[in-house]
Amino acid sequence: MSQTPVFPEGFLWGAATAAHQIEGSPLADGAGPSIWTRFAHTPGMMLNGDTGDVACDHYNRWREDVKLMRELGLTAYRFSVSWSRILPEGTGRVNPKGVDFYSRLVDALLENGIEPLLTLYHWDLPAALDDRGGWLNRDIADWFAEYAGVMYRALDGRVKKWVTLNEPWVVTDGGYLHGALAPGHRSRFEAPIASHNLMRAHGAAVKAYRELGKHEIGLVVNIEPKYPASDSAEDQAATRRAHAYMNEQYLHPALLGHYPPELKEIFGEAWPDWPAEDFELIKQKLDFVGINYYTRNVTRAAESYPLNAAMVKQPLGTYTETGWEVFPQGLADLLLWFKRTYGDLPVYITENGAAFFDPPTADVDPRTGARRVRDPLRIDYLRKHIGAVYDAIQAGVDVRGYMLWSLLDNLEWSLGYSKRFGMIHVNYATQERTPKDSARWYAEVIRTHGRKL
Ligand SMILES: OC[C@@H]1[C@@H](O)[C@H](O)[C@@H](O)c2[nH]c(CCc3ccccc3)c[n+]21
Repeated sequence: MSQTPVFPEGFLWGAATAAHQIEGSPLADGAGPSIWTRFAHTPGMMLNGDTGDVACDHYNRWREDVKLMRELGLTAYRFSVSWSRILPEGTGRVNPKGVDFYSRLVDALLENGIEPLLTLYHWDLPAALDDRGGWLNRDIADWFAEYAGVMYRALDGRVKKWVTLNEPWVVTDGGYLHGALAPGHRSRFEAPIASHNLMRAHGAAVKAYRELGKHEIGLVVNIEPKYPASDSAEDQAATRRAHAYMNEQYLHPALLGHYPPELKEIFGEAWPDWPAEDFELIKQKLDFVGINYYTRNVTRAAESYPLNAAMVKQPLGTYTETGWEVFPQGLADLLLWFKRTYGDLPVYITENGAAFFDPPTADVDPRTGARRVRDPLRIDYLRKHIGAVYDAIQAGVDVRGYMLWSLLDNLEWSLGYSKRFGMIHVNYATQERTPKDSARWYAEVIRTHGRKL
């Protein structure tokens, strides 16, 4: 970073969460089960048998959590809505108590000067729709647009920044190709179909927004810069495949109206010839794109399924608890790639953060009783990545905000509660919240608008 950073006027400083990871009470007040309620209660799927039944009990403690956001000075908060709280069967009957929960949360955010950024789908598909084929059924584009319409009518105006999907790549790669995430399928043939229907659903929801909404809507993707391990032709080709598979597979159809050619090469006979009209639905004008950045990937050719590529661990790299290399330069490189490839569309960093070891309980000062959680590695990670965002802005990328992952320690999907990403510590035995040192540091960054990085 060349000078004391000052971020653009109106830059949003926030934090991000997702419904199933923090709320708990998955079946309260008429909510229907999601595929994650089912997956978590399927023996062997979750580390330590952890489930989202309680999580951070945010469904009951949301007032306290909004108060904590205000105390930190957040100007935005990214959260997701649980589809099966709103439509217990996925379509048809609306559950008013489900809508009320999010309506009250949004009002509390607005009362505290915090802009809501609402994600319609963060992986928790209603189980009733999975029973009807879920993301493998082309009808899901209509089911998702119906659900989106219920939320637009209920909240548009109070919510002015909408996100259709969180990370279609993870939904497909984790849920349909490798099976590590709900609904736990392992099929080279299902993955492209799920991917394509996710993008059709995205398009249908954006189209519905243009008829019902008056503000902004976008897509959130997880992307990682891929660097070749050597300049050998094999490593370069493997890197090209890995880049297309993660970074272009969703942004290309959404923004350019076609898939990168490498996908046919990767999936071969499992890659269908899609109908041209599907791309007219998928390629809807977006107001912004959300980028979730965590790490980079040094890539070499390898025998692997389906990419024939593998990640190369860096000997001098620092790694987080989830095994991801700390590489802030990758965020700046990625933002410049985005601008070069897709133009000047506004971008939000909708997730960035790290899991480092934090203790299950906070330290308590014997004299004052004050609780504290020291997390210097997380502060170092955040400082460097927010610095990379500043550098990209200076280089001309239109970044409008930064949402730290995550507000709270929470359910890290099939890794359960073993990984702590929060800037606020959660004692899961007592549900006690303790802002970590990184939260206090971030509050200063926000107060000084980025000067005190
Ligand atoms: O893993 C930390 C967070 C999750 O808790 C969020 O729900 C999810 O949006 C999210 N995406 C990523 C990057 C993509 C990824 C997800 C899961 C596993 C590996 C990579 C990291 N995270």
